[in-house]
Amino acid sequence: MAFFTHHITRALSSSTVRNAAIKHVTVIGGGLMGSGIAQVAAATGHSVVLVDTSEDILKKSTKGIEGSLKRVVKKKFADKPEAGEEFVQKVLKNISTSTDAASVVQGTDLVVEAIAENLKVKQSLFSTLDKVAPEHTIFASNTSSLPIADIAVSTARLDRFGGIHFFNPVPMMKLVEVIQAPGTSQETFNALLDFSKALGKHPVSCKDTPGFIVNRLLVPYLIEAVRLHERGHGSKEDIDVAMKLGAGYPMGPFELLDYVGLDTSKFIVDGWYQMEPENPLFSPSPLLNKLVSEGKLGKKTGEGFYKYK
Ligand SMILES: C[C@H](O)CC(=O)SCCNC(=O)CCNC(=O)[C@H](O)C(C)(C)COP(=O)(O)OP(=O)(O)OC[C@H]1O[C@@H](n2cnc3c(N)ncnc32)[C@H](O)[C@@H]1OP(=O)(O)O
Ligand SMILES: NC(=O)c1ccc[n+]([C@@H]2O[C@H](COP(=O)([O-])OP(=O)(O)OC[C@H]3O[C@@H](n4cnc5c(N)ncnc54)[C@H](O)[C@@H]3O)[C@@H](O)[C@H]2O)c1
Repeated sequence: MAFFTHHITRALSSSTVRNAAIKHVTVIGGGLMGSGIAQVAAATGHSVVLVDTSEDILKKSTKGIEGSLKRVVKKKFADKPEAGEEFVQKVLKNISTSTDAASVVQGTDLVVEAIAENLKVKQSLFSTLDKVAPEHTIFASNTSSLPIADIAVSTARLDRFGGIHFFNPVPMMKLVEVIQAPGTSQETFNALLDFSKALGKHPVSCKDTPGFIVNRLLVPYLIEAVRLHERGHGSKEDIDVAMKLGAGYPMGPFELLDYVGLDTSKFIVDGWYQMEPENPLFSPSPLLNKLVSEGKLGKKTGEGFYKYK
């Protein structure tokens, strides 16, 4: 009986420790994804530090989070606007901001990285943080397309490094892909699954393969739509309408590319082209490249395939 009780107590306390472990979260990158991740983590009672490179960007992130929270409460607290406003303020109080990641990771249980889709930049960030973060801190990347193992090698905590891939817009999209790289311990993987559930998301397990599940299927479709248009086989508008009305997608491929960001989309395709240059699905698109070179990055800059101003 004592043995049984001991084991039950240990099992309970280890799961309590694991759940308690992810309470303080540092989100690096306050763009489209980082803002959304910070928002849902704060809304589910986590204390969050959101990090970006300048105060101006962080101000914009906070304003975006507030706007998104207001959209959420308009539905959730439709009959009780005061309770809705109280909720917005409570969630915002759970978020602080910083421009110095190294100085804020001291007390964090989980670092979620959502900076640009560039391997060297991600490696450099994690390598710096690895030297200052506590032993128990889990590192996770929200990368869309890069192998988690390639990012993790920049640290000495391969067992406490995994992938946590959210979808845009984070407050609305229920899915999270949790990635177990070869070095990721089962404990870390479980902690990331538990954390995703604590955010109210539905996690799926993914192997560490390029694009995991969703992007490996979605990105070739998006780029094929651009190529179809480049060949003169359909206007952007007709292709978008066709995929919405004919395939039931909530957005057409050009609308979705603008929503994701054309820079991010280009980073993904270019990276895969370098890995597999013989695969025609990954070959570069002149039109996508042209828009990115002109700074037309989609909805976030006011223009991409379409204009938003
Ligand atoms: C590339 C990466 O690695 C992976 C990815 O992320 S791939 C991209 C995955 N995402 C998708 O495929 C998104 C596809 N689009 C959609 O699902 C839907 O169009 C959508 C959920 C974004 C918006 O829904 P839709 O009905 O089309 O439009 P819209 O009328 O603007 O929104 C409906 C409601 O959703 C909610 N909503 C939408 N965006 C929101 C946000 N950012 N924050 C909070 N609430 C939001 C609001 O309640 C909104 O109502 P409101 O306008 O009165 O505030
Ligand atoms: N856009 C999407 O739909 C989507 C979906 C899932 C995953 N992702 C992935 O999430 C990551 C971020 O994408 P995003 O769309 O949010 O990009 P974004 O361009 O909207 O935001 C990136 C932010 O990171 C900041 N940043 C860059 N380097 C930094 C550094 N060293 N330290 C702190 N902040 C830094 C930038 O100032 C910017 O605000 C990428 O890896 C992307 O592939 C994107």
